[in-house]
Amino acid sequence: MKNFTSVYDIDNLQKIIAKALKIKENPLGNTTKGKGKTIGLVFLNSSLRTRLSSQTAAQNLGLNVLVLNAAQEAWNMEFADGTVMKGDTVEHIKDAIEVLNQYCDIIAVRCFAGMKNKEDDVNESILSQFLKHAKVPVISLESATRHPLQSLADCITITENWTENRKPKVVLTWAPHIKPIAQAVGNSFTEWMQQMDVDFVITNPKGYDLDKNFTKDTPVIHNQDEALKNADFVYVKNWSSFDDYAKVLEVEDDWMLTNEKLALTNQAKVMHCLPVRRNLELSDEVMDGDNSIIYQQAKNRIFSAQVVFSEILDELDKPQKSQKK
Ligand SMILES: NCCC[C@H](NC(=O)CCC(=O)O)C(=O)O
Ligand SMILES: NC(=O)OP(=O)(O)O
Repeated sequence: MKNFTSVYDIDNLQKIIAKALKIKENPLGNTTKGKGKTIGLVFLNSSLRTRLSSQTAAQNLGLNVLVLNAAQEAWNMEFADGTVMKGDTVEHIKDAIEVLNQYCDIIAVRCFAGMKNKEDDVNESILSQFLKHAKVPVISLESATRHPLQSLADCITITENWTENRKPKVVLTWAPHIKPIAQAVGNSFTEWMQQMDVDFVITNPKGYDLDKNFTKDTPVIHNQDEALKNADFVYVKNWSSFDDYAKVLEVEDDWMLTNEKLALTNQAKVMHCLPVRRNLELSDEVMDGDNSIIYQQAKNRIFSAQVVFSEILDELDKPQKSQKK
């Protein structure tokens, strides 16, 4: 694995999930693997889980960890090419990445969608600069259109919670929110579910269909009750409109997941990537109820990160020209 920015960087998903579950049995089984190497975790946006699970995973492997909470701690970054930097921005992203190349053997970055310019977001205007200028492997900690470490943790969690000898029905359901939220988690979960041995459907109100480039042939049902019938897993997530980009549209029905709605399912396990707005996206009774596997899902973020870092370290150990300048 040279970089990790989507499911397409993985050769064999089932094998990666199995490896992650092995790591979970013994997270400190290889504490020297990353010895002498440095990972830089660069956050251009807020984080709790990704920040802490990535640091834990890296430390479990003996990696030296540098964390840069860029929005709070670094210079104000310029992202556009050719700008005459006479305004507020102090350092160009290109220069920042070139400097990170000098300190890091792996660069991991969080760069959310700006939610202002659809084209910039769809084209991953920030992640693409990292992929272009980094001379070391790049890992996405959530980009404009995807959240692959989250999705891998989701796959691990579904695998752990499924023992029946049939495909589970997995439903991704849209949930209400008060502000424009990116489609990254929904897109990414969709892409990974398409690679899993599950019956996968998406339900969202009209006007909230995700980008067709991600949903492809996955059924999209606009009636939530119908979609929830016989579900074994329900993944709750808000996103803003993709077609009417970054708009929060008016929705008539109540889409919040409650116990009443959960009763339509096959005793479904409930998932959410967190952070969650309680009693808006899902009710307290669901969040705190027996069907929630949300904290287990959050725990699995450590093992999704650790298996990915481990695969990247294997790649770095292969005989090759030094990756560092
Ligand atoms: N990293 C996990 C989710 C991050 C982000 N949530 C948020 O921005 C929530 C913000 C709020 O609730 O105000 C998202 O959904 O893409
Ligand atoms: N689920 C997730 O990525 O959480 P954070 O945004 O807190 O990292």
